[in-house]
Amino acid sequence: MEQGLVVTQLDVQPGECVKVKGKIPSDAKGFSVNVGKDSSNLMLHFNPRFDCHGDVNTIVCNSKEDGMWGEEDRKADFPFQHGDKVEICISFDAAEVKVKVPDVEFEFPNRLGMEKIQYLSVEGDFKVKAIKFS
Ligand SMILES: C=CCO[C@@H]1O[C@H](CO)[C@@H](O[C@@H]2O[C@H](CO)[C@H](O)[C@H](OCc3cn(-c4n[nH]c(N)n4)nn3)[C@H]2O)[C@H](O)[C@H]1NC(C)=O
Repeated sequence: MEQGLVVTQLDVQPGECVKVKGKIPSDAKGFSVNVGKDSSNLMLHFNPRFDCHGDVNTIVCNSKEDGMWGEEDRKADFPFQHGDKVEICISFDAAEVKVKVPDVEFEFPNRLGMEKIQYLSVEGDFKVKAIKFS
């Protein structure tokens, strides 16, 4: 499986924002934006699925602790289309993670109680154009 973008050694604090800008290919099956401590300990796996893993036009969110997936959380909204240029902003506090995309905001609990984001990865069908930390 092709390796996506991976950024380590980050020190993103509560209230700060991880911004990922990119384009969704016209034939995208799915992509994920992952933030946390490392690839085995994720505060959030944000996984829009156009058609993969048995899901169609569904955002699946999850956490991962010591390599073990948590309970999935399927969102009602799916504000993505093939060919879209999107900007995804992720921020967090002690209680929850917020994912802002144009016109929609998603929340997910900070299940692991992480106090900083040290790791970012973008996997799957997403062409990263820029990342920004603010
Ligand atoms: C119905 C019985 C089995 O349940 C299924 O079990 C699958 C396997 O655990 C679930 O899919 C995983 O769901 C995880 C989140 O809970 C992750 O999305 C996991 O994919 C991880 C992944 C994909 N990729 C990746 N895709 N493309 C590239 N380059 N990398 N990187 N990491 C998916 O393979 C899938 O979401 C789950 N479906 C349901 C309805 O529960």
